[in-house]
Amino acid sequence: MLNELPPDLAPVTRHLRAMFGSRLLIATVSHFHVFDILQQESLSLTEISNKLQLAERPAMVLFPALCAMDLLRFDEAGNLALTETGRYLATAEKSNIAGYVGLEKDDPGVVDMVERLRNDGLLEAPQGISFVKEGEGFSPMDDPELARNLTLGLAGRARRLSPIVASKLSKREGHLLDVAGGTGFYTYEWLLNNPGSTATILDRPAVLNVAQELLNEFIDSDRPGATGLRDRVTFLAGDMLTDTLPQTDLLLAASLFHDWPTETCQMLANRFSSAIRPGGELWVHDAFLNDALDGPLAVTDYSAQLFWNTKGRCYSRAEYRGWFTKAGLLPTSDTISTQMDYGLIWARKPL
Ligand SMILES: C[S@@+](CC[C@H](N)C(=O)[O-])C[C@H]1O[C@@H](n2cnc3c(N)ncnc32)[C@H](O)[C@@H]1O
Repeated sequence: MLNELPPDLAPVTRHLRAMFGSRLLIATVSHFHVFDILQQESLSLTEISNKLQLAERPAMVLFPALCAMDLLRFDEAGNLALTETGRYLATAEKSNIAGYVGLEKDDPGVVDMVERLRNDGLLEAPQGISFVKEGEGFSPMDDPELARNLTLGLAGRARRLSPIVASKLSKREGHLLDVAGGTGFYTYEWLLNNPGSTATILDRPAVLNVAQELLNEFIDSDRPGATGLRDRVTFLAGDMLTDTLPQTDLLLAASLFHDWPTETCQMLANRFSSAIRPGGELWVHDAFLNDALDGPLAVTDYSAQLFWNTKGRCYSRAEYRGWFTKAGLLPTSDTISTQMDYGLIWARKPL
């Protein structure tokens, strides 16, 4: 167990991700004119998405963000309506500040965000998409230099969060499968807390080269029990979307689902469920939208960042639990916070 938690660096990650939320706001006011449309009449999420010709993913990024900013709200009928503050972004309102917001409308980040919202992401991605390996196309996760940079970019976050996550995961003897495990830090910390257990880290080969180096550093760190880790960790190079997954007692999906669209998330939940032994557990460490899809702001900003960089977005706990249930798992109602606006949820495989 951790005796004392290190300071939460959420103020840093919130400012980092706010840039993407700002782009959404300016795009909405000055390019999509959402406030003018909703000033006429409140509309359901589907109706406004259809009117703007937005696909499901951009709509599920944009509208929760505008609710979190307290500019839109879901009314009693479940339709999106302007809030008291949001009224002043409609041009029909005499003292509106839509023009003031619009001074930034030609900012390259805003213009790019508008395009991505319209096209549900990049129209073409010859350089591949960060953190994503799907099919035969080029993936940065299979390029030695790009995979190293991206994996090391996540190392600081994983180093800080992994001791907290490991202290909250179940303690048990058995096997942990850390799917898309990246640096492997979540596994290393969990194994220190569970000396009778073993683990497999599944990821792309170029990522696992970096993870192996980080394990060597971890072992050399003089942490009690660290030397025994080498014999307890297996590195498994593979494709989680297509390869048969090894059977396990615990499966960890850390910052994994948020890189993928909804259909892939359901497919992954099904695959993970098949890999978990009866009585085993699926744990998800991620940042979750409110089930009402109206915030929190830190997560809607993060969702905008993920929309920009990956094939995914942030999802609500209700969305995750829906996938788990369809995959034959029993979701628990636990919601456990870690740091930097992340948390844990988990589900059990029936005996
Ligand atoms: C956002 S990172 C998360 C890494 C780690 N779980 C963490 O929280 O630090 C996503 C990981 O998914 C891996 N990944 C992407 N597509 C994959 C695939 N098809 N099969 C296996 N791993 C994949 C990437 O290589 C990357 O390491």
